[in-house]
Amino acid sequence: MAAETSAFDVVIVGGGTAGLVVASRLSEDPSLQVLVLEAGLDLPQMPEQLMQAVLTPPAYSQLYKTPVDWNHSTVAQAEKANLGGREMSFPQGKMLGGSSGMNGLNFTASAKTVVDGWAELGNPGWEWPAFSQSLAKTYTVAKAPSLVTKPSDNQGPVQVAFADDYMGSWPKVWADTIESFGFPGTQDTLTAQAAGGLMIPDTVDPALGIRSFAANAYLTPDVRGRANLTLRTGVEVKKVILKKPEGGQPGGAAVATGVEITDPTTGATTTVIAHREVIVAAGAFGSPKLLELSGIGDARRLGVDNVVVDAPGVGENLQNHPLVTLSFEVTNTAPPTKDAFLRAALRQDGEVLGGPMKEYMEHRTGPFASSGVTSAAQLPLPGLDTPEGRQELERLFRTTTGPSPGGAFGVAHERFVRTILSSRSEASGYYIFGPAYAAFNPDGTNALPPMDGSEDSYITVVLMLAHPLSRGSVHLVGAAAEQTLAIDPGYFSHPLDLEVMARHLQFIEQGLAVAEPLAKWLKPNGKRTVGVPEAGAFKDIEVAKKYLRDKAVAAQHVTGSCSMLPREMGGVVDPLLRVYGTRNLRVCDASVIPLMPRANPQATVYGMAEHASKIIKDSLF
Ligand SMILES: Cc1cc2nc3c(=O)[nH]c(=O)nc-3n(C[C@H](O)[C@H](O)[C@H](O)COP(=O)(O)OP(=O)(O)OC[C@H]3O[C@@H](n4cnc5c(N)ncnc54)[C@H](O)[C@@H]3O)c2cc1C
Repeated sequence: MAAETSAFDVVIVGGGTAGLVVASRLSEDPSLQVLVLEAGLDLPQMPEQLMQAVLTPPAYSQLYKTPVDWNHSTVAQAEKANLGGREMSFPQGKMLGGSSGMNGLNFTASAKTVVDGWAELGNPGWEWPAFSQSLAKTYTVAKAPSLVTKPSDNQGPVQVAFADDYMGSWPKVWADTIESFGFPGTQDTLTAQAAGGLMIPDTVDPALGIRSFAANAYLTPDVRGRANLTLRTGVEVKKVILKKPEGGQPGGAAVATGVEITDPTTGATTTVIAHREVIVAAGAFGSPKLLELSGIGDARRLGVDNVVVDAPGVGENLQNHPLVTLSFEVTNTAPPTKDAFLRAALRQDGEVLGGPMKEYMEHRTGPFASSGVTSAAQLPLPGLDTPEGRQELERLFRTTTGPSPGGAFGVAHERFVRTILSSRSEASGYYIFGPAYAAFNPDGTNALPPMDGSEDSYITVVLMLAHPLSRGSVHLVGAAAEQTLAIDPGYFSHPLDLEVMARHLQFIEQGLAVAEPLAKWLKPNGKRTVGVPEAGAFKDIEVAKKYLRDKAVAAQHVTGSCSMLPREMGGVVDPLLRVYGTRNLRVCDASVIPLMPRANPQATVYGMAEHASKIIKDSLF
């Protein structure tokens, strides 16, 4: 690590997924002094148990509500969202590597239509052909069964591996069941853009059997050793220091001169100078928070005395996937599931876990070596292939209107989602399949499998609404001294979302679960998710909607809160990721993504940050 000074060319706030990509790429030029300020700790600074939980692929849920988690939660999702007043817990990584160090490891490439959608909103330079080149720079396929994909030519830092049991019994059952509906069953998620079944790899380095994430993939020992890169951890940035436009003239641009931090050892407030740029990469919650603390936000919210740049879009347009699960008990002759392993893990049963742990330590294989998720599907609105289905969709379009006023972005967003919903080759539902029980508590935390002494086995389908129209917000609230973050994802605030997701939920029960070969392994009148209505009840769409209101929780896929959009559409940053109204302040993380990725977003965030690095380099040199 380089010697620390208090003046740098570029100061990056947030050493997370995107922040470390940018730090690594910008510091390739030795003439540029780059500083990363990260609130959390680096791996070697963590207690051993946390470090192991970061690195061991399926152990990430042990990180929730620990010092490496910001441990956010939403405001009660009541009136707008119809989620029965529930508050939901929201983990976010607080460490060098950010959320890439605590996420579920699934690596799902972006959909072409979505990325092209960003460009069409008024962001030239972000079209799919250019973006996909940046995405390809982020990863290497380090292990892949030949049936799934060919090894990639690209040699990006993030190691991506398909687990050993890809072609096991249950993934095959899932693929064949999806195929029975006329879709391809086993596409490679890294190249497939069409609807159908998918094989999902993990961000795992198969040689070492550990998580590959921003802090070990982009910050290799060579990169960490660069004399022009300084990493400071345990430092929370309090604000970006902005020089107001000369004479306060309208249309003038504010200049970011540095940032204010609290010294972790002395507690004193100090300043770090940025000669050229400040890049905020503090995540979809942290970045809007920091902009508001710095005087960039809606003047009506911040107050005229505090505002430096009036930017009403800051903290708005927050998007996230609502998620629900449905588990089914399997027959006694079904292929083995992972329930026994998971129950043993909950009981800390050394006798059962000893074998898999030995296998992991000796060969880096087995259940400890991967996330456990291998199979998924992206599917269009069920029924769309029939005239009745298309008429039903037209009826839904006529009868479900979004919150008013929707604004220019609301109109464009609705047009985009309607195009997806009308297409048989695009997907509005994202399904993950797993051979084990999985459920969530009402606050979004993981629910235990039934621990009633029985050893029943299950499969689970996890459903996410791929393209929600509901948008929420994240803002600082309360008096200056005791401000807190109010996160309101606004789930189901657009009524079309509930209608679409309920139809996908119906399809799990009325379509997938009665289709072969899956159906033959499900126990007739077997147990299902605790609290789910009796089998067949989802035939009634109102029952499906009620189940979603009662049970849907949040995926951790937040985007959009500092959207890259034209300013008149509520945009916060331009296509070069510069904050409107400033000369040298950028945002670069999941918050700038204006239309959320179809599925798990980390690949898109890595790709976005690679793309941004090129843009920033081009403008600096
Ligand atoms: C529990 C969980 C599971 C997930 N599972 C998956 C998955 O399986 N697949 C997938 O594709 N995606 C998944 N995701 C989402 C994915 O990890 C994120 O979309 C992505 O990592 C976001 O990257 P980012 O750079 O925007 O933010 P982050 O990676 O969160 O980085 C932000 C960084 O900024 C730091 N920071 C914030 N404020 C300050 C401040 N004021 N001063 C200094 N530092 C600050 C934070 O500590 C953090 O390190 C998951 C996320 C979570 C939380």
